[in-house]
Amino acid sequence: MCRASLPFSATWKLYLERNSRCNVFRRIGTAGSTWWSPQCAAVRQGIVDMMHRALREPEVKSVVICGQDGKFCGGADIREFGAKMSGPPLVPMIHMIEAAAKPVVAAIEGVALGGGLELALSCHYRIAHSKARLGLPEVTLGLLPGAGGTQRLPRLIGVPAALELITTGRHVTAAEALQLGIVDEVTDQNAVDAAVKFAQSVEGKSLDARRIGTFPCPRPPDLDAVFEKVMKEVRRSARGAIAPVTCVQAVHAAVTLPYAKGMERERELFSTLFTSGQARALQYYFFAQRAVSRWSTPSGARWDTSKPRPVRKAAVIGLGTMGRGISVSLAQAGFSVVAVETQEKQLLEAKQAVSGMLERDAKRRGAPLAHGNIKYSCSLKAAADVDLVIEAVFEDMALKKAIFRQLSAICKPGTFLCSNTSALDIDELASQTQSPELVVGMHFFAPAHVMKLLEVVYGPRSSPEAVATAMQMGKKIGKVSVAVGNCRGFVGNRMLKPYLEQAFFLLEEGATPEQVDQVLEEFGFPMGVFKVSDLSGLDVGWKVRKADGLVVPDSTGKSARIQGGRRYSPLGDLLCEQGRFGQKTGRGWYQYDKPGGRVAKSDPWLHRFLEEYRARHGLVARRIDQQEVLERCLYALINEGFQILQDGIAAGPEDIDVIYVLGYGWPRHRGGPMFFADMVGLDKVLDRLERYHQLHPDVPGLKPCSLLRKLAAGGCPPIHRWREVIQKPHSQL
Ligand SMILES: CCCCCCCC(=O)CC(=O)SCCNC(=O)CCNC(=O)[C@H](O)C(C)(C)COP(=O)(O)OP(=O)(O)OC[C@H]1O[C@@H](n2cnc3c(N)ncnc32)[C@H](O)[C@@H]1OP(=O)(O)O
Ligand SMILES: NC(=O)C1=CN([C@@H]2O[C@H](COP(=O)(O)OP(=O)(O)OC[C@H]3O[C@@H](n4cnc5c(N)ncnc54)[C@H](O)[C@@H]3O)[C@@H](O)[C@H]2O)C=CC1
Repeated sequence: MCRASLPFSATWKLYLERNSRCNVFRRIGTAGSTWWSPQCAAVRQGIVDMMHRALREPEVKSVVICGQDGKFCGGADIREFGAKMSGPPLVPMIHMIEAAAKPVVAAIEGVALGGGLELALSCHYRIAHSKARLGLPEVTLGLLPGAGGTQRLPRLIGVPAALELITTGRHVTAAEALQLGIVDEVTDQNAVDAAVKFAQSVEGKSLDARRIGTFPCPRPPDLDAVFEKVMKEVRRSARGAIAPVTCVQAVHAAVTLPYAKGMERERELFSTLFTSGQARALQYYFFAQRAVSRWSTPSGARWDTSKPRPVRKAAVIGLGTMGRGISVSLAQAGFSVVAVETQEKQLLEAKQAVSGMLERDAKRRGAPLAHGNIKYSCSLKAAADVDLVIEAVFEDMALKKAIFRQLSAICKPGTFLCSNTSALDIDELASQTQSPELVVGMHFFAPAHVMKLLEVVYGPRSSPEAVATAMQMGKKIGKVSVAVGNCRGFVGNRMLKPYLEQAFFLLEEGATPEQVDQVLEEFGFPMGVFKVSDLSGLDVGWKVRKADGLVVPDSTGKSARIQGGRRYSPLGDLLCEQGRFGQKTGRGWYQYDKPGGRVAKSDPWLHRFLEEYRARHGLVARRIDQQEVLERCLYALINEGFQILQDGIAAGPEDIDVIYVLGYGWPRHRGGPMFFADMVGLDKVLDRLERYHQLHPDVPGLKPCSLLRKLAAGGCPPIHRWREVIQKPHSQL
């Protein structure tokens, strides 16, 4: 028996067990975490050497490959993808294992992902620990499984199941892997011991039926129809991402070509993806999503020096759209929740809605109900003994201030007071309390129990402990938390403003909502800006604009198109005056079959309205091309992103990108707005903004931000170097 231990992370080691009956391991190599890095070359070399020795030495009858520290293998080191590969290549190594004349068993503990699972698939048997997770997540990195995964998995588990796993990158549990036929046995005991026992039990048996590469690939009778259907579905959900589509092509090759030819095709397709901008974007995003947990603030507070306080019991004040979802998230994560509404009627409605959401979710996940954790009340006093409060009442500063004053008097000392406000000043809320250092924003996104993003907003007086506690709370409820500074709209909604503004201006100049939405959807957004506005309700922005004093008719009775020297479009206000609030009223930028209808249809009324509007204001409609639509909407948003970086509201471009991908539907395969700007070229973005600003001097949002100028003047450094250029503003805290 020979045993090779595979590394997962940090430093790992290769061991050779000379004799299965003695527990003495001899170290034969030390390596980095995965295949690609120079150290990983040593790992591959170690596996190759070990296999040669195992095959050569007559006393070795079987081989078990396992990981170190309870992890089989997480696949390639993504950071090393750009590096030149050295050492034995992966594919021949995998072929050599599969061709071995002695049984090779993979002992899968922890994870077998990507190249790790491909290695396991080359083994003759796979034994998994019950807690292990397996998958081919390459598609999420803009790649396809390039070491035979697209050729072996369909041969092992059939085409439909393989297509589903490869095109989504979904991880499966050991139990599901067993059901699918990916693993041969699952154990609750030590998987390596189980694999050793298993290996001994199959020593000497024929391996002819165990080499997946030799299996015929099952061919669905209606092959063309199956692939046509899958391709259509994958193209629709990929929204322009090329990797899922390419994965389908690779699996198609497994079905239609002999194994060796299929492997060649897989390699060709892999190479196309490997050098694509989308792969770069997705790999950047992989690290960005992890980087945001290492937060810092301009005052010097940091994730590694700020200690969160434990939270066991939390209160949610206001059980409308957001409060209900937040309560569900908290209850599901095991927090005791106190849920507060104004009156019995609202409380009862909310209770029913929350129970329904919890039941549906528990059913979907096959998890137990989390009902018992929520106590409902009509009195703020019920929050007296909680550790943290999340306020989610109407977006009304006076109301929120009154609630924060009351909470400050009611809650036990040290209770963190958080607001789910979308845009209001956290500091103003903090100023109502006796302990402003305990106040932070916790800005969830609708539906709050589904959306993964949480903006944690630190005010000038928020303590590092309060930020750390909110960040940790977000993590516990399964969110990706991003710490951001306090300003109107924080990061996400602040950047949305110039984007929406450009969309309105484009309508004034001759575009239609359908045209603008189509361009944005082709870019990869799930919905264009006008469809999203109809979905969220046009009245929401109208209320805000009214509160800001923007909705005022000018002296001629026409709605003002210049406000405070800046161009302003009253189009949204005019629609609201007509009672067109979007989906909820069945009319908005589009028409719907009924109030609450979901399918947007072009509305001739709206087109006439736009024509009349232009005529009234002496505007002549012109033909606007796709490029202009895209550039004006996106570059205005990106420009605001640079301003946010310059103001120190976001610590780095990764924070903005994660917020936009997780909260606003920015296509992940385009990395996020700031990564997109880097891909396009900062000098080009600057040039286009300058041009648009010249044409529209009364639109400050198009005036290039000085940070963008500075980066462009500095030779457009790559995105990972921007932080060096961003001058930290004087501490806002
Ligand atoms: C023609 C030749 C063709 C040859 C083709 C072969 C090429 C291949 O071989 C293809 C591949 O494998 S692609 C890689 C596939 N593997 C993955 O995508 C796994 C990604 N990682 C995960 O899912 C989770 O980290 C995981 C589930 C593993 C662990 O989750 P946790 O929540 O426990 O930990 P994280 O916080 O996510 O990660 C801990 C630290 O490790 C870093 N990291 C994770 N996976 C990495 C990876 N694969 N490469 C590089 N770094 C990686 C992660 O960034 C984090 O670092 P810090 O943020 O610095 O702590
Ligand atoms: N709806 C959305 O998409 C998002 C909203 N937000 C923010 O979340 C907050 C809540 O928004 P929604 O849930 O949409 O509003 P909503 O109107 O659906 O719900 C607000 C709830 O607060 C209750 N309420 C009012 N005064 C109260 C009081 N004194 N005590 C207890 N409950 C009280 C109301 O009865 C109502 O049920 C707002 O600040 C909003 O800006 C944040 C992110 C997204």
